[in-house]
Amino acid sequence: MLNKKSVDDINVNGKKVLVRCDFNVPLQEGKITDENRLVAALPTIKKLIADGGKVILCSHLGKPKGEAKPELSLAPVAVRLSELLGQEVKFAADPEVVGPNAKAAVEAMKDGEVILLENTRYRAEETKNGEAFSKELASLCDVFVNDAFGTAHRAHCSNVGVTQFVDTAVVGYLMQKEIDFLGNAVNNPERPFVAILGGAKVSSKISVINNLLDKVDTLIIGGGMAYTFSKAAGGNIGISLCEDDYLEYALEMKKKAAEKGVKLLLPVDHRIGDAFSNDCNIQIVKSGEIPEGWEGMDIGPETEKIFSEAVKDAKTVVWNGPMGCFEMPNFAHGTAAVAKALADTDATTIIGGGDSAAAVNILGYGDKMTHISTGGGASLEFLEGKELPGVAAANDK
Ligand SMILES: Nc1ncnc2c1ncn2[C@@H]1O[C@H](COP(=O)(O)OP(=O)(O)O)[C@@H](O)[C@H]1O
Ligand SMILES: O=C(OP(=O)(O)O)[C@H](O)COP(=O)(O)O
Repeated sequence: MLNKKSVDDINVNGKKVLVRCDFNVPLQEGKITDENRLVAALPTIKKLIADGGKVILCSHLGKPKGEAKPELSLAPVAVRLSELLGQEVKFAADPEVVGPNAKAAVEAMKDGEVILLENTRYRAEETKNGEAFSKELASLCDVFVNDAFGTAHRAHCSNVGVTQFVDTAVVGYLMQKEIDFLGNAVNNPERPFVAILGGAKVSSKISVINNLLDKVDTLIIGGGMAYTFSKAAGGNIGISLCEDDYLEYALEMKKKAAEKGVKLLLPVDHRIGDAFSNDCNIQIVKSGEIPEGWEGMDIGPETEKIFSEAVKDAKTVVWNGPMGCFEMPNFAHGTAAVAKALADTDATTIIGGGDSAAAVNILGYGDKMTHISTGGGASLEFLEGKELPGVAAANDK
């Protein structure tokens, strides 16, 4: 259980509450293309409204790097949030974020009203966790709530710096839910506990592999990461992704798994292509037998069976990273098979954010998973066993 004060431990009636959310949503021509992060923020916002707080929302969007870039304004988020909430969310348009417009808008608020500040990254100090902007944000409110799990691995003004200048800094429901699911899964899992890792690079997931080997019963490695393991074992991998600097590391991880009695499952076959494109020529070959000029793009059908079988009797499954180049339909089979296997188990299934969450949703299995995290980088750092600065900064219980 997260040992931090939450919105349930405070009384915000008549108070100004600054709520840090992660509204960093994908936008295409001003339209929000995935609103999961907005929907996930609603429970905390509704609770604060119901308690009679003056609710001041803030977030970053993209990387404007200290410039007030109009295409990265949070204005479209205010519009969609109003619809989702069934109540107006006023947008405090202000290039300084906490400038005269925002201050006036906050002063005019009545209890139960909601406003959204402009993109916090319009200010260059935000990502440097600077004191001046942290103080400006704190000056707007009586109480600070951090509900931005997706940003919890960053130490910025609006989620960490601000907490130094307010008396009360608590976490919201989304933050609590994310940490409870991920924390329980990793530290107190119902067994068998299976972790599935995929994606492109071993180097980006070294600490995750190492940390999970101390905790899981089975570790499954697919995706582009698998070829470094295959080459390390003497296999031919053609022009598949490989990180030659990590061959030794791959062997060490195999050794660690054996010493710990952890079942480490790697692909036994692959779907390979003669070009990095959906329409290339495709073959299915055994692992370690990829011809020159060909590239491993997905796990093969035999591997799909083995991986699916391995999660069948699991009681907890954590999944981070696709099994292949799932963006190309011809190489989405492995990711789809694993998603289906997870959907079919009665295990607690937790999907790390980013690509895996997108894949599960695109493939239509979203509502079959126990928990899909709103954080990519944040969930990965949590799985690595790191302390998240955004969580650490909140008041202890
Ligand atoms: N066999 C593969 N070859 C090349 N890219 C792959 C392969 N398998 C998965 N990927 C790619 O990995 C990307 C996801 O990587 P991600 O989960 O962000 O992890 P990482 O941090 O390891 O790069 C996806 O875009 C997917 O297409
Ligand atoms: O979308 C985010 O990260 P994610 O893509 O790793 O989930 C967060 O909003 C953090 O954004 P940042 O990586 O620009 O600091």
